[in-house]
Amino acid sequence: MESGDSFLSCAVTVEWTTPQGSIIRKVNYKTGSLRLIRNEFREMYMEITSEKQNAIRLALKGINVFKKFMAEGKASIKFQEAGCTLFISNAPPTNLVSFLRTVFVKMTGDKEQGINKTPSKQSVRTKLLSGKAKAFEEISPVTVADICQAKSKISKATTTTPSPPSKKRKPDEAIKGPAPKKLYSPSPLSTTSSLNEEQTRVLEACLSGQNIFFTGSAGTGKSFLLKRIVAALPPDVTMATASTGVAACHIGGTTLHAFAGIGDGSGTLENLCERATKSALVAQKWRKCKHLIIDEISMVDGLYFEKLEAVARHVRKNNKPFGGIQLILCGDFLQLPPVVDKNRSGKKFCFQTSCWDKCIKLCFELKQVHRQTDQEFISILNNIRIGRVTKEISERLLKTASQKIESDGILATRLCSHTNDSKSINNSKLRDLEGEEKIFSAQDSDNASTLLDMQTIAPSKLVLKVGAQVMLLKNINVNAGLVNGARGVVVRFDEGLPVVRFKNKKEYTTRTERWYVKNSSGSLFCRRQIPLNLAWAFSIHKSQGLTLDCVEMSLSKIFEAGQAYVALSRAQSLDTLRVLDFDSRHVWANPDVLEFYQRFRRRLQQMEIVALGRPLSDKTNKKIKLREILAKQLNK
Ligand SMILES: Nc1ncnc2c1ncn2[C@@H]1O[C@H](COP(=O)(O)OP(=O)(O)OP(=O)(O)O)[C@@H](O)[C@H]1O
Ligand SMILES: [Mg+2]
Repeated sequence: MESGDSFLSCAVTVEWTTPQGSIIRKVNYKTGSLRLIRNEFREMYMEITSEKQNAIRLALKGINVFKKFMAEGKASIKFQEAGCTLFISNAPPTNLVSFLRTVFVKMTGDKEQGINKTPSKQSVRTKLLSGKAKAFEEISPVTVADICQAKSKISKATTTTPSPPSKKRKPDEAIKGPAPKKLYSPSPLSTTSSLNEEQTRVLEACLSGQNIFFTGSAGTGKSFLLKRIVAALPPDVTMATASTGVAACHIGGTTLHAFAGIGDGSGTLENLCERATKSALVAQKWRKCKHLIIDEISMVDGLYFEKLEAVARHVRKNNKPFGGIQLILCGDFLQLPPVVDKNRSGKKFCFQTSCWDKCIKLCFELKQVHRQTDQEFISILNNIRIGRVTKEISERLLKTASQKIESDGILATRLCSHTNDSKSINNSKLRDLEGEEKIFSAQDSDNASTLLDMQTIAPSKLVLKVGAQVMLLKNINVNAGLVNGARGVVVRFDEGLPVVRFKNKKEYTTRTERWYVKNSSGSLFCRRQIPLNLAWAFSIHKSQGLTLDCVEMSLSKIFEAGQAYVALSRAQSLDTLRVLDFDSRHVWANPDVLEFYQRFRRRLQQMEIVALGRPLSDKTNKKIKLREILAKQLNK
């Protein structure tokens, strides 16, 4: 799959209609590509091609672009002059955004063509007499000069001919006039600029089609990167999943169990294969899937993973690992492990299965921590992660027990090792508050409440009072600090809606937000709810993957390897953390995982030495390095 700013791989349907809207002709390109080209007179065209069908060229004049569903890889372009509409689907969202941006910038800035301009009679005559040979060439990449030119045209257009308020432009009508500045704004999909070097390297490797596992300590941006990877792949054939509902919600995907359609994986492999093939919906999903993404892989049961691999081969009738699906796995095995029966022996983790080495061809480790900036805290966390607690670390964490981290009536969130403890703390604290209760019930798509309960972080029923400690469940305004995990307190109700004052002193009147979830057959369901949850307490299990503002914890009831590390690493700094009873006995790492990471590191080092003879941090040779590593891996 190849895509650039003036080239897009996607599915395309072109429909020609009468002015009344009846369809005259329709052409489908299941795996087509769009290319922006110019003819010998420098007029722009969009060319639609596929291996099997003839190319269609449409002049880029007077077009309307509908781009509301760009994030899902869909858009449509109406060519008024040609009387047809082009429906784009299954386009990698990032590429779709840059492709439409190129169309916009080139059309807006074009000296000769401009937007909505039809060629004058004079120019048609000149063309006929010009004697130039018919020729098409690819459009040049967008340059800074192009963008400046387009911007100046927009500002001229908006200052000289302000549109009357009555004729308000619909938000979707993009390229008709001078309004769609949105394409310039840094959309989370439109740029990879905020990925750092190591993250970019992983993204590039994912786009090369290899099976990849990338890891890194808490807060190194694994989930952040995963969202970018999802956006860079064609949506119809990409399944974004995670081992838990909260983690799946974080990357806008579904749980691995919901995708796989083999229940909890119990039963014989034969039964599971039969189950997956018998259900047409499940089988179709497996066959359609080309890229399977799994976040929080550390919590996927190894046995279940092994069964999935075999089911994939069986359903897809393909003997390659995972039936030829590209695997992109991510997580930190030193965080929470899978929940499995205590008496079961062996293959608890995915890396302990025989199919792990068979499937995973490339590994990466992200090193730069983004969640915390304080080097002392980062170093403490790195030690805790591997179960190492020095006297200094103990003393430093014990010192946090007495510090005041509350401010402006916002209390610290207590992280509990057991879910029931967190529930009862929240209920009793709410009961203790005086004042009227307000109940917010979620509005769910029909018959989807159970699924939505499992897969969204928004509660089905939220009870609030003035003074309730709350946590924001969605990124509302990243620049204003209104992000997922931000802590606040309900200060009043305004027309029935809770007004929350956050830790950064910003007040925000919440409104109903939407959470979307796909079921096992790919249908979309929606929960509408206020983006808040009670936050006096939270379970460590549910906090995995989150960044929290102001947290306290008692670690005495810790029962899992990595649990203390997950709890501690949610905090952003030592100043916003209170550990009530730190004891080094509560901190330990699973020895199998430690051994896995030792092997993993050795393998990474070998890859570096074999491929380059020097470490990977040299910026200039980034791409060459990747190619060399890929070549080595492929030749293995
Ligand atoms: N390249 C980046 N630039 C700026 N911020 C980043 C970058 N990568 C990640 N972040 C931010 O760092 C924080 C932690 O990122 P993220 O949750 O993706 O980490 P993670 O590795 O998935 O952690 P965990 O293991 O706890 O799930 C988030 O607030 C995220 O927005
Ligand atoms: Mg994460």
